[in-house]
Amino acid sequence: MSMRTLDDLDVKGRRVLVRADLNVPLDGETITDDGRIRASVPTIKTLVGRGAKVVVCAHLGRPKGKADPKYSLKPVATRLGELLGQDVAFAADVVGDSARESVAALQDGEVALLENLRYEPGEESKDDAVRGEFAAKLADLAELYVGDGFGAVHRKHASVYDVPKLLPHAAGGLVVAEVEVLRKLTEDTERPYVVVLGGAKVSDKLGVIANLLTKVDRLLIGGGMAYTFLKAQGHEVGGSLLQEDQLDQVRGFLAEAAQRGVDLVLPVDVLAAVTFAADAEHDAVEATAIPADREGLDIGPKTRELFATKLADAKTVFWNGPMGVFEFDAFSGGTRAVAEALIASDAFTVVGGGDSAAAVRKLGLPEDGFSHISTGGGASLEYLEGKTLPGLAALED
Ligand SMILES: Nc1ncnc2c1ncn2[C@@H]1O[C@H](COP(=O)(O)OP(=O)(O)O)[C@@H](O)[C@H]1O
Ligand SMILES: O=C(OP(=O)(O)O)[C@H](O)COP(=O)(O)O
Repeated sequence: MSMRTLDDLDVKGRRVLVRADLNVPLDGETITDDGRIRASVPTIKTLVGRGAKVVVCAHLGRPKGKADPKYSLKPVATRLGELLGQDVAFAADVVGDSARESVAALQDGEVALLENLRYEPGEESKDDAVRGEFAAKLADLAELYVGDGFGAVHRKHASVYDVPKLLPHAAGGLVVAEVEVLRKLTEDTERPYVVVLGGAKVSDKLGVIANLLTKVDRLLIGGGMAYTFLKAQGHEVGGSLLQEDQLDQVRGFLAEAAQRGVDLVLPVDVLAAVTFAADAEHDAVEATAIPADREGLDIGPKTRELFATKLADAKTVFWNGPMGVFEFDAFSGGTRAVAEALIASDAFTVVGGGDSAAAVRKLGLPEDGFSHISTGGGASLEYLEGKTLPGLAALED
């Protein structure tokens, strides 16, 4: 794979559109983890240093094609400015008057951030023509394009896939660095190779399992992913996160794992809470006996031990998705246990995903205890599947 890099672009005095992944967790307007903003800084700084007019674009959450102040990137513009040590002009729209005016006012070495790309229906449209029309408006704002939003390279979205077809382009430093590390996981993988999956984007991430079963020795499933498996085995999961329409698919994974000899490990106990709240009353119960009026918000103590045992002799580990609702202290123990097992191991360990990386930091665990912390969860998983990712393919052309 060969991608042009920043060194291949002559950016001085030119408007450069940078697609970053600034999808950070927010509590109201407060950024609770700025890891992805920090990860985006080096590329932006390089462009600033080389005298470019830098136009940053990104998404936040899933506003589904409509402006929604809850998902505004405004707080991110402020934080990005603090990290860069210079003002970041914030455009109140994506390709409208505010965006055009903010871009036109940029001097060499200055930075503007556009409002959330996903306010525009064209960004995520499945219709090539609709996406193309929006991409043309975005491309109109700049003369060059830099793809640096690794966490979104698995999305066939206008800003990721279509714009680089319209402008001279290069990969930013973050994308180059992420691909370099993840490639190590796909070539001469040392075994046992263990993947740990959790989190809440269940329907997205169930999709990668069929392919992972052909590559891994063990697959540990926790977090919100686990309940669809438990239900598929015929167990009650109460109000736990569930992907009802994928139960048949999951039964297929269970059969395939058995047939291939892949050790597919599910929770044996969970913390079952009466409601989804930080102070919810809860008990550790057998995973096969979740009361109908409870929901599973973390893996239980026996599962933490089981997962640690399954990780102890691993030589390669990829982990995406928290084991529970780590944002609530009472339900962060499972995530901590898996993180600590990775830190204790001498395997090549990669953690991927916005929330997984945020969890490591929130729990006060040493980031250098892992071989790599990736900004992308879904993106890393699809890369590990061996898939061609739209955002990387577009940068190669
Ligand atoms: N059992 C559970 N029930 C509900 N949500 C869960 C559960 N376990 C984990 N989560 C949630 O999953 C979210 C992260 O999922 P996801 O976005 O898939 O991870 P990442 O960003 O690391 O890829 C967190 O906000 C966490 O609270
Ligand atoms: O948070 C992200 O992915 P991740 O949760 O898989 O790490 C990326 O910003 C992509 O977001 P999306 O999954 O809403 O397309």
